[in-house]
Amino acid sequence: MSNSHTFKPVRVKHLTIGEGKPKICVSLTGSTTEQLVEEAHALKLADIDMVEWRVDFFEQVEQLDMVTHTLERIRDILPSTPLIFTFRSAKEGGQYELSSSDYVALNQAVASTGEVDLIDVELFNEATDIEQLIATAHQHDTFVIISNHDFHQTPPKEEIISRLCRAQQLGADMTKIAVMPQSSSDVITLLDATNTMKEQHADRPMITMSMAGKGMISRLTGELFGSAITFGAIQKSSAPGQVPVSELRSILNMLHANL
Ligand SMILES: O=C1C[C@@](O)(C(=O)O)C[C@@H](O)[C@@H]1O
Repeated sequence: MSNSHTFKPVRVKHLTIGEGKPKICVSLTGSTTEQLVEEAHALKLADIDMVEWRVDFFEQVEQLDMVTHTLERIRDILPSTPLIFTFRSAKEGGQYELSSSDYVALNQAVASTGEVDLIDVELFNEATDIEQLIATAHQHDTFVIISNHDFHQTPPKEEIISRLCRAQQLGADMTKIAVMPQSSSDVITLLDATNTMKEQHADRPMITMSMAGKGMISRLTGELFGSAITFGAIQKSSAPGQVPVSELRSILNMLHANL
């Protein structure tokens, strides 16, 4: 693949992802419907662009009817906010583990409601499962982010690029990788891989981040290096190193004004 491919931003409701400033996303991490409803009300007032429901925090995640019911409640509160549905598996830094058949069933059920704008599907699943989820999502005008997370280390640049390219080949509408730095060079590795993706391979938006305090800078520089969404924190963060939303917007604006 080369950068001769036309880059296609993703239009989600009023947002164009992959163009201009990175979009600010905050995660809902409640464990009960009531907590999620409360969090959704709080997010309604926040200066953010998107919301992610991290359903692996939800204690009734194995009851599909409760998941779809809670989704409707969230949607009633946030009718026009672009919404990502994410089950983050424990092996990739999430709170819970599902069998692969339950993981597929959960995502199929939610994609079929047409109530979310994007679903997050982890790259390290069977290709056939991923393809099936993409087909269902697309039938319901839902986009798919194919993601990968390494909470222990930062793989070499070539490996980061190869995972992002694989996600594109599998048919993601957007790709994502989050890695853990052990040194400042690891942060540069993530940024360098992102920049090379942008210049040579990416034909659709990607989301990349180096986590924890050392990697925080990578959550601010997406417009320069090529990451389209930045996950910020309001009260509780959903991963280490997320920048408080109160400061995030002004930093992104400042960097944008000087590019
Ligand atoms: O994949 C990501 C990125 C993330 O892990 C982060 O580092 O900000 C936070 C998660 O909630 C989200 O699903």
